Amino acid sequence: MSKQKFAKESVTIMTEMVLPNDTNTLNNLMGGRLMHWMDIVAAIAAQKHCNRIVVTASADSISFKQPINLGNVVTLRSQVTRSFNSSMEVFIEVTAEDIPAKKKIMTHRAFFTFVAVDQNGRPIEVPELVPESPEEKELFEGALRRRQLRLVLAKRMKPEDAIELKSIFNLDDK
Ligand SMILES: CCCCCCCCCCCCCCCC(=O)SCCNC(=O)CCNC(=O)[C@H](O)C(C)(C)COP(=O)(O)OP(=O)(O)OC[C@H]1O[C@@H](n2cnc3c(N)ncnc32)[C@H](O)[C@@H]1OP(=O)(O)O
Repeated sequence: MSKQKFAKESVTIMTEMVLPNDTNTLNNLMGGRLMHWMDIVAAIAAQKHCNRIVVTASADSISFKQPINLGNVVTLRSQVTRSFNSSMEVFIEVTAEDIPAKKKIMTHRAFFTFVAVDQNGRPIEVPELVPESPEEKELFEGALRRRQLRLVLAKRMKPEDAIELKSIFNLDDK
């Protein structure tokens, strides 16, 4: 890879307020709207890392444990966890805040993968990512296993080639 960049250089924070047009008939934030915001905040982090056009390649499982209510302030924080050849894994954390009630809860966490492309949509190399803090190092370490899992599920990698993934299940060939 041509260049190195620190993980913290990609940190992106986006704040939204849940308005009536964002909600379902129960006055809760619609999942699709949240996923749209997550895609944008994660794409900006990926762009900060590689200074290139990026496309969303995949979004890992997102579960909706708690509803986010009309009037809540939603903060989305994203950061690139690791880069590979042309792809970057981005971690997104979502918190919802009821400011008058002084209540703030973490509602969602997810990993998205973006690929840097040239003007013709062809994948291009991205800078290496350097983690510094203990949290960044932990995310960096886990990224290889998560990548192998998503590539196996997308039928882009043979399960037997997912060496790091197999090792956590003690499935190494004897
Ligand atoms: C400077 C600051 C400015 C800030 C201010 C700008 C603000 C800016 C805001 C923009 C906010 C909106 C941004 C939304 C972005 C979209 O929503 S884009 C629209 C949705 N996405 C698409 O249309 C993508 C469609 N797919 C594709 O074009 C191609 O499949 C891809 C992703 C380019 C991959 O192409 P390919 O020919 O399969 O290439 P291949 O060489 O096999 O694989 C390339 C890489 O993709 C990875 N990959 C492929 N499939 C997958 C998969 N399913 N899962 C994981 N990885 C995969 C491969 O592992 C490989 O990774 P590396 O080993 O190179 O690291």
